[in-house]
Amino acid sequence: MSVETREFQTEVRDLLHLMIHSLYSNQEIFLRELISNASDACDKLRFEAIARPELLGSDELAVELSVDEAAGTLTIKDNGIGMSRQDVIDNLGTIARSGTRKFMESLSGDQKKDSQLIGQFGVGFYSAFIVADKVTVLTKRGDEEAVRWESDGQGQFSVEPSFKLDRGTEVILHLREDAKDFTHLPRIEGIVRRYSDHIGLPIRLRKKEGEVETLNQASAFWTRPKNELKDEDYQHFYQHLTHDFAPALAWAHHKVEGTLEYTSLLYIPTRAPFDLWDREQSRGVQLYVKRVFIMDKAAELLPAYLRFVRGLVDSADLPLNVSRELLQGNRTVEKIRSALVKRVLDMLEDIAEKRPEDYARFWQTFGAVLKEGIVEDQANRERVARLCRFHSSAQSGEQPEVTLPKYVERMGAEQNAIYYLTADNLSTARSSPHLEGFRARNLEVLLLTDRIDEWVVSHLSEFEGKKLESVARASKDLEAKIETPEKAKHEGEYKETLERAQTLLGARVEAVRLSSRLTESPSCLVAGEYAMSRRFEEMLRRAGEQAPASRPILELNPTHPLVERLKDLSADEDFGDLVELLLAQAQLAEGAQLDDPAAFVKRLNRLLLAQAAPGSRIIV
Ligand SMILES: Nc1ncnc2c1ncn2[C@@H]1O[C@H](COP(=O)(O)OP(=O)(O)OP(=O)(O)O)[C@@H](O)[C@H]1O
Repeated sequence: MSVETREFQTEVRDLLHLMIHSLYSNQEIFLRELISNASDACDKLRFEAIARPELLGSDELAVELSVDEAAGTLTIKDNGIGMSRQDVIDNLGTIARSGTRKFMESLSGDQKKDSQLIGQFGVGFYSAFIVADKVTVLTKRGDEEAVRWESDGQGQFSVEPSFKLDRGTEVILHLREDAKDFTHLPRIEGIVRRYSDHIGLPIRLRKKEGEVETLNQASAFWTRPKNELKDEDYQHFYQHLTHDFAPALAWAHHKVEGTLEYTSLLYIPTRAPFDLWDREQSRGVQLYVKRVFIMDKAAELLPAYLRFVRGLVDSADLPLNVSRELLQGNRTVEKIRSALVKRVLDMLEDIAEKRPEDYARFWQTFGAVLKEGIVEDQANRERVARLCRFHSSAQSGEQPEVTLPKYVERMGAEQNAIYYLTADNLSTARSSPHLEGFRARNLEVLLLTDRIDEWVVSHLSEFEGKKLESVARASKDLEAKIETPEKAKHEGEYKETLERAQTLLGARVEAVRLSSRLTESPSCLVAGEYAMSRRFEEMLRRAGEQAPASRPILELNPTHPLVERLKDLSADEDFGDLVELLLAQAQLAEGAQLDDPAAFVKRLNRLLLAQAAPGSRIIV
């Protein structure tokens, strides 16, 4: 087969354009990316050799860097898995990685930041064009014919059969004029030592006289003794592992020996990956068996609510040929997993205690994910609950700061439940009529505004022996706490009015009654004691799901002039308008949608006009 020329896929072309024209402020990252690819290729070969040991034979896997000053080239060579012709075409030109578009979309225009994004989005190979005006790849996979790929990064690349004696890949960079100093050996040495020291295979530099020097320690990072590793080393390894340029927030490195033998190195990132919200996506840590890389994102090793954790586990007990299926229900894996969960929670507790500001940032980024643990992880429910941060009626800042232990500590002797209110957002929550009675009596209410909160409270029925109670739900206990002595007096006065209103609203409400919780607003809706929460129903409805048609209780504030006015209205039409209005107001205040907004508007206008017209009765 002769030379074949192909077009780069559009997104790849855009990306290349960007590399070539704008990412020169942090040129040296290309070396890290290419060494990382070479090292991945060696890991892949080692993995294939588990089933077919003859592939590896007695080869020592390594990466070798060499320069040709006269030709102005730098070559990165590995004896890893290599690529077939189809691999080359797919991987280096025609199939854009899933991250490419997201990468292009997240560019900020700030070159430094943008270049840092490159690795994170899995577009590493193309970074070669930051320093090269032509890149040649010579590669051979197994028994297949060797392939030569070449491109100047301008829109096309060529592929042709070639000759190469041994398995693996060579990436030859024809350095641009302004990047010629990458043939300078001390420069290369410095970069490699800085970025690649923790890589588990030797990275060698071919010196002038043919001698070769190994630049790194070439032992898997996590196997090194903890006391030899500095914070900086952990951060470098984190970068290598995740391509995340922001430093990790914390890490935990453990070697476990005994009945179970494994090493774990877990990191908590500072910022969220772009697919954090996809529960199926970026989950789990890397799995190694006896230092051989087995798989990325081994979902079995961590529960979904800890999907922000990055890192690896190197087990001595699992078989080398372990597959994803085998991991499921495996006793060893289960034991490791529960130990990892404990370690992550330990880490988080430690940050929360010693670095509250960092914890606040962590919570802002990952809190809503961690909270899923209350639903998902029964065994650690209380620990996760302690790590949660909430808004509350006792706090006015934008950051949630209240913890359940703190709330319980502040509770008065007579308070026996933890009060909460769920709402779509903080401002709806803060101005909710349901809070009025609690505010007036200085009872703190947690304000829960994440979507997941409804599930959280349905799973966390109590904390430290205190029940969680919604302030938007009918409950004798709760109402007794806030009831005023005058309410009993009002009951008699309003008996007939309430009955009229009830008859008028019919099956739309469970009951109409006087409220203990209102001090300012005229009306609110509460859910029956055993009914589904109103917000949960509303969420189901918005999601297009069938919500059980439970009926709310309409509560009226007996001291509000509008409600007082009801008592005096004899004409059915006016009475009806006002009752409907009180019901609609209560719905609006909880952020719900009205069943018939146009009718509401009409009614409101009718009442406003009646008020404005000379000689008319004034309602408010
Ligand atoms: N030295 C190499 N040996 C074998 N295959 C390689 C080599 N370099 C690149 N590849 C192949 O090309 C693909 C694309 O590489 P690229 O660096 O762009 O992305 P990636 O390695 O998948 O992502 P990331 O850079 O984030 O690790 C790789 O997934 C791999 O299949």
